[in-house]
Amino acid sequence: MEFLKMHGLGNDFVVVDEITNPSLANQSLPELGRKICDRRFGIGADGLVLLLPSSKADFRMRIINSDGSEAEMCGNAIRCVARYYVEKYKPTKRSLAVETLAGIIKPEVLENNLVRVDMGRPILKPQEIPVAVEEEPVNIPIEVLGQKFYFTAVSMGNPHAVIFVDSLAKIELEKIGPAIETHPLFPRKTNVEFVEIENSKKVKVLVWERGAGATLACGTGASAVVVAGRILGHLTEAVEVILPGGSLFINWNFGESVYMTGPAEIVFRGEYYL
Ligand SMILES: N[C@H](CCC[C@H](N)C(=O)O)C(=O)O
Repeated sequence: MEFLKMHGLGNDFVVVDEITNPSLANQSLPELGRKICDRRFGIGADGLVLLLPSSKADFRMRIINSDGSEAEMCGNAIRCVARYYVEKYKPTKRSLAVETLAGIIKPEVLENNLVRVDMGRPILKPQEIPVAVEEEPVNIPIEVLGQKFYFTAVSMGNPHAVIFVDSLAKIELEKIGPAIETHPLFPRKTNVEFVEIENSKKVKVLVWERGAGATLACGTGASAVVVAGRILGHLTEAVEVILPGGSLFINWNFGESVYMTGPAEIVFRGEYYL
């Protein structure tokens, strides 16, 4: 199986183009995802990303986390597959429509390996996120491992629990992350973002991803952070989200789509023996 190894700010993916020759049709994707993403016995990645034919978009993207679970959307991956698609198929336009489980997402490939993505509108209704609360899911208290946090839940097609803290230095991500990811309040589990505010235009974020653990960056997570930050009145329309792997630039106005701009890099091409 031919693949490309790509990443967005160090959130790395094995990208397989199934548009012309669907070689994985009869594979179990969860099992294949776990094997390919294993950093010792496989290629090693945060996720396996497939490009597939689509009847309602330029192509379809599927994202399998390293634990084998399938996610509705992935911000860093969609930048990667958009750049790949434009360089491989040389379409007349650099703005694409990509079918995902979160709906049609629209990336635009810019110069110098940057991609700007219309991420669609955030989902804020508890039952659609989903999060098991009746009220508006803003500043909801949650206690894990003897520590109390307040989260704001936002979906970008995939669920996020955004937690603003005074200092990221005190966050024990490997302990607290999984405890919130798998908390009963989240019927489909959740991604978790811890946020330290520098100012209304700049935040620092640590991410614990559903089905992938601590990653260097999360595009849907950065988007959810700015939505939550604006709802809480902490952030302006245009925000730099500083992640361990680098910065994503997010724009959001109430009632509109979230826009995310960031890099997409190709590291190597390879052949995996199924
Ligand atoms: N682990 C995530 C999917 C990948 C999201 C992240 N890598 C991004 O860039 O948005 C989930 O299960 O919702």
